Order: sequence, then structure tokens, then C-alpha cells
Amino acid sequence: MTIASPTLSPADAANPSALPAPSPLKTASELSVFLDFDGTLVEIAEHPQGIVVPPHLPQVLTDLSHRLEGRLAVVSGRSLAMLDAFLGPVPLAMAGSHGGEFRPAGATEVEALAEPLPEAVRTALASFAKGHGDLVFEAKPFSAAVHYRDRPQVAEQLLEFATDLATEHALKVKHGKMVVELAMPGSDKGSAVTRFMSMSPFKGSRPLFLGDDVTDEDAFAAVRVFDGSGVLVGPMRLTRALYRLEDVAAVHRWLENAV
Ligand SMILES: O=P(O)(O)OC[C@H]1O[C@H](O[C@H]2O[C@H](CO)[C@@H](O)[C@H](O)[C@H]2O)[C@H](O)[C@@H](O)[C@@H]1O
Repeated sequence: MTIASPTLSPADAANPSALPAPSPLKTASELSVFLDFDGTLVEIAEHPQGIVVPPHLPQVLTDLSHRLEGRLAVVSGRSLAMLDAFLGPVPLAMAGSHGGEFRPAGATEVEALAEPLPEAVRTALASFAKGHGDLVFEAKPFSAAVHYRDRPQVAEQLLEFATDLATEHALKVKHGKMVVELAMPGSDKGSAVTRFMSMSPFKGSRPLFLGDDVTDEDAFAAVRVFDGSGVLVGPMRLTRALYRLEDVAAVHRWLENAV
């Protein structure tokens, strides 16, 4: 089996060769901003717990959300509990666990938009991780992930194992950066964006989604339905995004330079 990341065909991609940077963000316009977390707002680290959140980031996001009258959301593969732990008590709209968890700005209740993963699947993935060099196993409310950054040589075997489990239990495989996750079908980052866009204050706005990983492609597709655009973060690859920012630092500059 070959480890191909995106399930994108060249026909899906907007422009496989080069993409321009987005214009400076105008907060007075009818734009809304959706932000992926790892690889977009924070640099990728060797371990999921090893990321460093720049101290000013929570305030930058909070201020920008106010200026956009609440039309800013973080949409991540991480659980909301993790995002809360890393960002602190920010009053931002958020979706976690790849769209499985949903929380409008200022709300305290988390809405579950997915079914929990069968226990047998969690156990099987956890024991695969244990038995293959003690890979990092991450249990989330609506999915479970095995990180193979420490042992890339097991990637193919892990993907095959996860794909078989997914077939057996009718699950979705998400293959992100050095991570394979299993989740119940029905929610992804695209469905999270679509849900936000049906609600105030996002309704009627034009969404921009900034993300680095292939799991962000669902959101890049979803924003197009609302006349919005995806912004790929990182090196050029096959993507549905229409714009690109070079790296996390460029994302921070773009957010901080909003006019
Ligand atoms: O949707 P995101 O906010 O980008 O979250 C995607 C996954 O991010 C985390 O894993 C990734 O970041 C880790 C820290 O930089 C890195 O070690 C790992 O290799 C990456 O895959 C997180 O642990 C996952 O739960 C998220 O799904």
C-alpha cells in the first residue's frame, strides 16, 4: 500500500502550481475567519503535548473576534478540552474533534455532533500503538488517533490496520500529519464550518478557512459553497484552497495586520 495523503484529484485542486497570498484582512467587510490550530496557529511539535502557544495568541484571537463581531472560529482536530487547555478561557467559537464537538462563542455547553467511537475500536488502536514501539495514542471524545512521528516506518502498517478497522465498523479514516485517526462518519471540518455558517453571526458572511493539513480540505470545499475561500498554510501541494500563506508566522502576521 502506498501512503498517499490527500484524496484529492488534480481536477479538485484549484491551481496545483502556485497560489497568491490572501489580501490583508479587512474587519469592516462581511468576512468570517475560520482557523485550524496545529500547523496553522501553532507550530507542529514532535509530540501532541509539546506545542508552544505564543503567549500573545489568545488575546490576538479574542481581539480579532471582537472586531469581526464574533465571526471567527477555531476548527480543529483536537478535542475542545485540549484547545481550552492550550488557549485558556477565550470566548471564541470553536469546533473540535474534526467537527464532532461544537461550541458557539461564549457558550459553556459542548454540543456533540458525532457518535462516540465503539470501545472495541479504541482498544484495538491503543493496543496497536502499544505493540508497535509504544506509539502515542490519543483518545478524544469522538475519535482516536495514533501518532507515528516517532516511528514513520510503521505508517503503512498502521494505515492498513486502521483501514481494516474502519471497514469492519463503518468508520472514517483521517490521515493527517504523521497521524492516523478513526472517527464515526457524519462530521468533519466541512460540516462544522457549514453549521457555523447557518448561525448568527456567521450567516450571510463570506468565509475564509486557514489550514495546513489534508483534513482541512473538507473545510476548503465547504467555504466555497458560501462564496468563500481556503487559505493553505505551508508548502504548496494539491489543494482546494485558492490562497496560500507560507507558514505559521505568516498566519500570525496576517491576523495581526488586520485593518
Ligand atoms: O486540526 P488541527 O488543529 O490541525 O489538529 C490536527 C491534529 O493535531 C495534533 O496532531 C498534530 O500536531 C502534533 C503537535 O504539533 C504533532 O505532533 C502531530 O504529528 C500532528 O499530527 C493533535 O494531536 C491531533 O489530535 C489533531 O487531530
